[in-house]
Amino acid sequence: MPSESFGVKLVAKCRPLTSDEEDTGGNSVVSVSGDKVKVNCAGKESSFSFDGVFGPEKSNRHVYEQAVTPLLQKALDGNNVSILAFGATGGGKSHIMTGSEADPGVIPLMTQNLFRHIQERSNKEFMVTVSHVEILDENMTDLLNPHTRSMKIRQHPHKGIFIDGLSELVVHTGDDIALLYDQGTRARKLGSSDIKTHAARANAIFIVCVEQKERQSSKVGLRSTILLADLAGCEAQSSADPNINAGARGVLNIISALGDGKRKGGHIPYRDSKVSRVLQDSLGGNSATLIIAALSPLDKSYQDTLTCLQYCSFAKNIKNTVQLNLDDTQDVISEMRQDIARLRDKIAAAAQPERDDVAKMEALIQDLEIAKKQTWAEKEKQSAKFEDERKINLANKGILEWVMDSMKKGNREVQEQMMLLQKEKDQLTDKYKEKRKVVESMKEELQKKISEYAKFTESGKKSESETKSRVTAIHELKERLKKETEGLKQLKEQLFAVQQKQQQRREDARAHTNAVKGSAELRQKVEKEERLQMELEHKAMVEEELEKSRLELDSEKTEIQLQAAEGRKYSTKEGADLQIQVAEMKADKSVVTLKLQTLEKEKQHLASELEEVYTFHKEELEVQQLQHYQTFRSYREIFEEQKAAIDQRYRQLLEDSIQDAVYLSSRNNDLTEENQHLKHQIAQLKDVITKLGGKLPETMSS
Ligand SMILES: Nc1ncnc2c1ncn2[C@@H]1O[C@H](COP(=O)(O)OP(=O)(O)OP(=O)(O)O)[C@@H](O)[C@H]1O
Repeated sequence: MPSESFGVKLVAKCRPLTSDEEDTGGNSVVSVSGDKVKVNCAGKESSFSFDGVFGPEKSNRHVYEQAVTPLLQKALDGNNVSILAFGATGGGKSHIMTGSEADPGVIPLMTQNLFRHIQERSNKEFMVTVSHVEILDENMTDLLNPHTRSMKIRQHPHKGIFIDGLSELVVHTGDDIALLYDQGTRARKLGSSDIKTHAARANAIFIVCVEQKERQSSKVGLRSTILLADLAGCEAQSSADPNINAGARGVLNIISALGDGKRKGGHIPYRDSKVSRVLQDSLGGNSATLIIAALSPLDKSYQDTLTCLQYCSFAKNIKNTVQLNLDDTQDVISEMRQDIARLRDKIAAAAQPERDDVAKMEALIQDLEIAKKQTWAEKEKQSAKFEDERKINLANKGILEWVMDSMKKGNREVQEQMMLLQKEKDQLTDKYKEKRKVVESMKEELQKKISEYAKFTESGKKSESETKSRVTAIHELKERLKKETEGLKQLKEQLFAVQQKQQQRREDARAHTNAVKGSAELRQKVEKEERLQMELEHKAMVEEELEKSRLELDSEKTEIQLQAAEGRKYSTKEGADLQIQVAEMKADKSVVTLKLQTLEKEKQHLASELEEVYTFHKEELEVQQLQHYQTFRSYREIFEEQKAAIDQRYRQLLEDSIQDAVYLSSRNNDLTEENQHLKHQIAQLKDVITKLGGKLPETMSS
């Protein structure tokens, strides 16, 4: 197979200072010029050269066009390609690989362009699959299909290094990939309880396999693997915990084992960590590799930046051997079959089979099984199976974990706003209570003054000045009461506005939890709490309205009594009483209206809850149906397997009995022939004896 030596390419991208870093007085100590990165700190300058350097003003697209496009071409030509984002925590690795909507990263740009090129090659057929794995503290997570099966890193004669058990999904467009990548990236974020340390220690590896063949041609096709990695922070190796940073340390160890002149020719410790094993082809193996060093310019990160640059200077010396990967699945399968048959014969013939041969045969059978899955039809079949499984895993496991996680963390922003609103409400409530006390005592005083005035007018000892002063005092008090009541009303309105805001926030929080409700149990709990909360709020609202009406009624009554006492409006006591009754009924009406409104709201809430429960159960039913379908399918598969085994056994028995029959019949012929032969010999013997004049014994004469 044609192969060429390929020196690992290294480019550096220095990100700008973030606004937070600028606000806290951070300074830039990294500069780029020509093909050099210079780090200048405390009067000491260090310089490192690269195959390309990109300053803070350069976009991801610029880096992509300058450094990555040649590799996409290599992948389309049938070579393995790796792009590794390398650097200290916060250097901008995720930004360069994933990017943002405004500045898409290498992964979205490369995968979209891959399909553009595929469309241009109408004379060829392509099969593209993707996988996404996260390796964190030596644990691997299938990001596209979060299952719990164990996964193993293996080396295959056809596939090279691969992760056995990792889902591979067939994609047909750039948008298909974008959707899966986005979902995998989200699954990463949701799976982490502490995003910061998670990002620093986790390695995310996105793998795109491209296979191609000419249409209507029997020519062997081409195959390539594009490995895109956002590696863990390279400074993380300083931690004392041997497990925590095994990944980061593993990668640094292979870089220095391969590229540090002093360690040349030594053992390459690929097997020391899962990440280094997965990157075995990328660093020192069959892959055209580009390392993008993501650098933070911040003075505080100076030491980490230097560590990263030091390892880059080792990585520059790494030489890979890139081969053209022919898609010779059928040849590989028939070769393996022949090897297996040879070994089987050898083992069968040996009195004491060698253990090595047995192990070799077992490994070959396993490899054959994997190779058989590499046909396009089989890949489509497997992908459909993963797709089914994925739906269930995301619905059941992934979302439930996400729910638990976000329930624990809560919607922090909404919660903080709720707390502030509660504080505001408490302050307003205190003010309101105080003002109410003032209003109450003024009201009592007014009542007292009015009844004193009534007694005074009834006593008949009316003096004009006294009457005037009493009426003036009552009026003044009334005015003050009016003012205070007005103040109370304003407070009430403010309280109402706060309550409305709280209600809005609660709705926001509800929308948030609605999105995360995943399990029936959890859902019921959340809804019960919401219902109780709503009932409590409504009860409080009705009580407040009752109190408000009572207050308004009291002051209206006072007003009516005053007008009646002054004889200004009501000529009779009955008239005033009637008016009071009307006011009381109005107050009752407003309370009843509010009660009705709250009941209406509760009704609407219950109706929407019912609707949600219905939808939820419908979806659950669909998932269950899917599960049942899968169970049925797996039972059918088992049944078919058993049937095939029985058929095989039957055929074997039949074959054995036919062989036995053939053997027996041939043995029969042999015996008959032998018999004839013996008879013939006896006859000859008889003749000889007779000729010699002998007499045959009685038994032989017949
Ligand atoms: N080119 C850029 N332009 C603007 N901001 C950037 C750029 N690159 C990185 N940043 C910002 O710098 C910060 C760190 O970047 P990022 O999260 O990509 O670093 P990282 O190396 O992936 O960190 P970690 O190891 O924690 O995952 C982020 O706030 C990111 O938005």
